[in-house]
Amino acid sequence: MTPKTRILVVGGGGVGAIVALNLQSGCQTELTLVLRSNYTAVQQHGFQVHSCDHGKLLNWRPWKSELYTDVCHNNTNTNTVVNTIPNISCDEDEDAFDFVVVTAKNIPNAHANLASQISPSVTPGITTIVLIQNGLNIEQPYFNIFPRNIVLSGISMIGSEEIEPGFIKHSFADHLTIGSFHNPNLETAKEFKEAERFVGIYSAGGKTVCMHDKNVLWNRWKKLVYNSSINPICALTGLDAGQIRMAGDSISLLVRDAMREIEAAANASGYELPVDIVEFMATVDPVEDHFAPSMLQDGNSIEYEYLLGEPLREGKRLGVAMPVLSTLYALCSAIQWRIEAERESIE
Ligand SMILES: NC(=O)C1=CN([C@@H]2O[C@H](COP(=O)(O)OP(=O)(O)OC[C@H]3O[C@@H](n4cnc5c(N)ncnc54)[C@H](OP(=O)(O)O)[C@@H]3O)[C@@H](O)[C@H]2O)C=CC1
Ligand SMILES: CC(C)(CO)C(=O)C(=O)O
Repeated sequence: MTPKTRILVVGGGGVGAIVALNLQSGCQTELTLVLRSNYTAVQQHGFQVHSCDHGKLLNWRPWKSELYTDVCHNNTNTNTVVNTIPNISCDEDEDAFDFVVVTAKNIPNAHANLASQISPSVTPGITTIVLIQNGLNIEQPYFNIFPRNIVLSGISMIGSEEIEPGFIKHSFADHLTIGSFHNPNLETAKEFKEAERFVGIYSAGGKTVCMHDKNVLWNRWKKLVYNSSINPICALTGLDAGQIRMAGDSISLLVRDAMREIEAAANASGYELPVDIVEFMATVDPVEDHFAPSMLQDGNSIEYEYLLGEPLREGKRLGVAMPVLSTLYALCSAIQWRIEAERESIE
């Protein structure tokens, strides 16, 4: 039998739980899932999942589930769930993880640096790191710490939310594009091959669409047209993406002005986006879906630095005027400050 690919998934919230489930459906992986705040709930009751791709699952325990064994011939469950990042300190290559997949939110203030947190699980030059996260320049801390490891980009369209610890509501079909963040120390061909390898593993269950993305930065800028505008505006107003469309002309104008600033910053960076991108993104969510973008779901801290701060800094550096995004950024920083102050006074 072909040995299974060893994959560590860090963070089992809205995205990570569905990533883990999807990897299990493909039968090719020995999965280790790192949980944090939902660890105890999942240990006790498993995950409850309502997923448009995988159906309704009650008490799904990744480490002992029989799920998909009918399609996984001769498959024995080798999955584990842990609450700390495993330490692969020995030099034995056979203990190395093939992939470490990061599906945690990118909140530098609250979580220090995710790149350094995963380092005990990363074998230099061997483990490929896959960042299934929104935002711009997310690869930079990984390039600094792991100069010889391939770092892949995962752009997810999924609409998945952890509505209470261990309860995952997944509303839109999982669509993932995987490509490489080019590391100048490594050969592009090797990076492409690794992206294709991950696409193959992720697609194996046939439950989802996963494709090789050969133009990672263009696709990231394109998605930022939504993530830098709708995400913070929903988080700041408490309105969902449908309500934002119904809340009057001034908010519709604000959304489009913010989107145009990102379009201009993308352009200045050399990434020309489709001509109708602003109107497309401003109307992509049907009003009646009342979709909550991921930043509206953020409770403990908001993920605004990489979704808004980095594209804003990039645009300004290139001389693009970004008054709307600067204002949204300032308001997000104030919210983050308030959240942290409240947390400190409680702790
Ligand atoms: N949700 C969505 O529909 C989409 C999300 N995205 C992006 O995907 C990424 C993940 O988002 P999402 O799944 O919604 O986030 P969630 O907050 O739902 O899940 C993240 C999980 O990661 C855990 N975590 C954070 N840091 C660590 C750590 N150091 N070790 C172990 N676990 C950790 C969190 O634990 P704890 O609860 O303790 O903080 C939480 O359970 C983000 O970058 C987001 O922008 C992209 C497209 C769609
Ligand atoms: C664009 C969207 C809604 C895709 O699921 C997203 O990225 C988010 O919720 O942050």
